[in-house]
Amino acid sequence: MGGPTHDSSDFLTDKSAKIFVAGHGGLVGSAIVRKLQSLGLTNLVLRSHSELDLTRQSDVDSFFAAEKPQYVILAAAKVGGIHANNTYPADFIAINLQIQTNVIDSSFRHGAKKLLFLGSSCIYPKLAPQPIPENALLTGPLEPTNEWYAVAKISGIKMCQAYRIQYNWDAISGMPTNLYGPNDNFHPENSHVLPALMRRFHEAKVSKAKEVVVWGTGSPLREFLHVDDLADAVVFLMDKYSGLEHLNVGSGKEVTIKELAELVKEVVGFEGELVWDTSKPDGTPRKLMDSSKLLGLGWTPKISLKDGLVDTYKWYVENVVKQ
Ligand SMILES: NC(=O)C1=CN([C@@H]2O[C@H](COP(=O)(O)OP(=O)(O)OC[C@H]3O[C@@H](n4cnc5c(N)ncnc54)[C@H](OP(=O)(O)O)[C@@H]3O)[C@@H](O)[C@H]2O)C=CC1
Ligand SMILES: C[C@H]1O[C@H](OP(=O)(O)OP(=O)(O)OC[C@H]2O[C@@H](n3cnc4c(=O)[nH]c(N)nc43)[C@H](O)[C@@H]2O)[C@@H](O)[C@@H](O)C1=O
Repeated sequence: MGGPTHDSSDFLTDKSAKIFVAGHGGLVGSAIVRKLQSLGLTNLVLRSHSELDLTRQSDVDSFFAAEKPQYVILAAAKVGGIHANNTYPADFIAINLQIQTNVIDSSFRHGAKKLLFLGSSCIYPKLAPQPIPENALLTGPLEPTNEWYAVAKISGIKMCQAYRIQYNWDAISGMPTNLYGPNDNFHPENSHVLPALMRRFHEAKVSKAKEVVVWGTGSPLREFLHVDDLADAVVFLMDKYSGLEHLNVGSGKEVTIKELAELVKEVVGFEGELVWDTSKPDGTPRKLMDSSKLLGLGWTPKISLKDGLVDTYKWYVENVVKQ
């Protein structure tokens, strides 16, 4: 069903191939652009959100009709941390369904050779077996704080599968774990935990505050992957994988939120105390992904959490604080 499980394409050999990276200004999109350029793949089609709103179906279709990219990497989405997901459920389901439906369908209709859709580890049931294998999808209830976003992401996987089955079209899906790195969103409430804590510890260090508030109990476990490792995996998948099944992309290493907070505190150099605000949700207790299928194809993550944090803090100071 749905063609071969994997084979190789000419993605890396045809240096003139036209590639559309949707969401190129974001954390993931910008890392993918850096990676493609470093490999000599420079015929990139890029549009900012203000140039092309991907929720507008006719604008998206006109763009694809005019540009006809050969490859499409879909890294545009409505993205946020636990608070944003919990507060704006309508935006997270509607905007994501609109973007992905428009981009996937227009890519197919205007002759793209291959498309990669990015989901998230939140697609899996809240109490999935750990580490989570790909076939845990749709086996139980979702984590309530992000079920709207998760339902949109599950629809994206299913849409890629449906187009492969019906049209034999090469649409694949990668499910990244929690990501971080340069160009992350450092918003105090709406961002993910790692950039939120980096900013809070930095501001507390500068203002010589005695304590920093961290949300929840500190006990949830999370798996973090540097976005440059994810970009490497995206290129690897575009080049080497053409299967029906979505593939997990993780580091295989998990930490508690308390351990993460202590590590960020150390990297930033804040010397005060942590205070836990247990009125804030913990979210899912644990979501370590089983990435053995991708590892089995030959991909490996390279950046440790400590090195990645040092690199990200340097970027934050040079690009966010100094602006
Ligand atoms: N960050 C993470 O921890 C994880 C991310 N992912 C997935 O990776 C992908 C990228 O996420 P990430 O880079 O973190 O998110 P970002 O928010 O950093 O980037 C998303 C990009 O999409 C653009 N965008 C959003 N809405 C529209 C729109 N309507 N039209 C055009 N462009 C739009 C944004 O532009 P603008 O900012 O101008 O709106 C931005 O450039 C997503 O699919 C996400 O689900 C998966 C797992 C974890
Ligand atoms: C990638 C993934 O990201 C989201 O899921 P999440 O992993 O729960 O996201 P998070 O990074 O926001 O929180 C991780 C943990 O950290 C704790 N926590 C402590 N202090 C802060 C804090 O200051 N901010 C945030 N955001 N969290 C904090 C927080 O309470 C939670 O226990 C999905 O909605 C969805 O977007 C998705 O797919």
